[in-house]
Amino acid sequence: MYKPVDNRNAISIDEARKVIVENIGSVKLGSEKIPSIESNHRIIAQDVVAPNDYPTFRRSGYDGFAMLQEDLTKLPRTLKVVGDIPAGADFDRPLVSGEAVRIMTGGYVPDGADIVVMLETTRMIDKDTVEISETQHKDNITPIGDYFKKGDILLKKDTEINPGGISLLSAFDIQDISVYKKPTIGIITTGSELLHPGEQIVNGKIFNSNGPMIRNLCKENGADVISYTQIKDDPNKLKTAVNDLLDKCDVIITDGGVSVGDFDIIADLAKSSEKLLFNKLEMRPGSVTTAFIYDNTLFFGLSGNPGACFTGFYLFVEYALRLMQHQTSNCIECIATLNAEYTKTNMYDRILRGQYKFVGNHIEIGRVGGDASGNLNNLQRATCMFEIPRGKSITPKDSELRTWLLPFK
Ligand SMILES: Nc1nc2c(c(=O)[nH]1)N[C@H]1C(S)=C(S)[C@@H](COP(=O)(O)OP(=O)(O)OC[C@H]3O[C@@H](n4cnc5c(N)ncnc54)[C@H](O)[C@@H]3O)O[C@H]1N2
Ligand code: MOO
Repeated sequence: MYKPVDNRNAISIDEARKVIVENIGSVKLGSEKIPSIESNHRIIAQDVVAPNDYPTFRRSGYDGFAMLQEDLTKLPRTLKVVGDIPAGADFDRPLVSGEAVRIMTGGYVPDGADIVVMLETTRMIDKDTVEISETQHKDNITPIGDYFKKGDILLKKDTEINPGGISLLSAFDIQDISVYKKPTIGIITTGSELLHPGEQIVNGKIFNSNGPMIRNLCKENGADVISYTQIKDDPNKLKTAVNDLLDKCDVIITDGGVSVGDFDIIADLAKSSEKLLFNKLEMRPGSVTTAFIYDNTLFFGLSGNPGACFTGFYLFVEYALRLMQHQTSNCIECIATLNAEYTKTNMYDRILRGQYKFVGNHIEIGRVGGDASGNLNNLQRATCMFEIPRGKSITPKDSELRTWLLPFK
């Protein structure tokens, strides 16, 4: 099914994603226990079950007076105030007919009491006597286990925890939680033209802009970047860098050197891999984006051109990182309306960096900055990517196009 590297067989974005889905099982993430309070955006590795009912005692929904409903059959009625239950306080005996206790919202409703009358519908006659004159329509008491019963699933396996989930764990005093380990990533940027920060700029050289972008994209997508290196176009250096990372990383991302030039060493590595997933895509930019499995590690070879690197990351690396974490992509795929004609045509689908806005009941998209794959003038501003279909015709204004709304933008 997989063609040798030298005969690059271009496949579509969807076919490439399907190959990723079929092979992602080779990269399994273990689990670890972490403090619940630090689990925001981590993925739960096993169901979390309620260790007790919630609430654990009958709780008052209002500030007012707890009493017995049987005392309210004839109104107005005066009752003896026999105590005060502020937040957090217990009450040491059951309430009996003729008695009321002052109670706060969330307070413990004593045994015997079966209604809390809101403060606003009561009147103190003297310091020990309260009068109730209005008919009550509900009891204002939250029963034990009303929100959760012991044994209920609080959070299902494969849920991405958010602050609401952390609140739930805290409510049950579940202090540690089992989550999938973050995918460990090694990033290797290749290119003899790449300078290190602070070096003198000279003809032919550029600063490495893709590496820091990939690094931060990985981090915001829940991965742990454990290694980041920049090497020259030298197959031996690449081999050493890869060997160093193989047993430490779930995913190795290289950048540059994937096309057909003399120093395109990632292409050679892909050729010798156990399983080539793809090395040519029917899209621009990023047509040479490559993925393969080597020594049970998932490799992505992203293109060196900044626009292509950006596109390849969102369409395939983000997709795979989320999949490894049992999640769907955070890029929201939708159909959106193009705000202006696009005249360039291409034999492959072209993925443009753009911006979107909600207009009435649809999403409007438009280009931002240049569309050359080496142009990085829109990487900050792009909030979406959209697909100009391949073919010879221009794409008119108001075309309905496949669009991905980008996360964290
Ligand atoms: N004869 C052919 N040449 C090229 C082809 C082709 O099919 N035949 N494809 C072109 C396309 S399309 C692309 S995209 C690029 C892909 O190139 P590589 O991924 O192999 O990347 P490099 O050649 O190493 O670099 C391309 C470009 O990007 C700059 N670059 C590289 N790394 C970085 C970095 N970390 N930060 C910023 N910029 C980077 C590099 O200097 C080059 O300008 O190949 C075309 N050529
Ligand atoms: O595939 Mo390259 O990224 O178009 O320019």
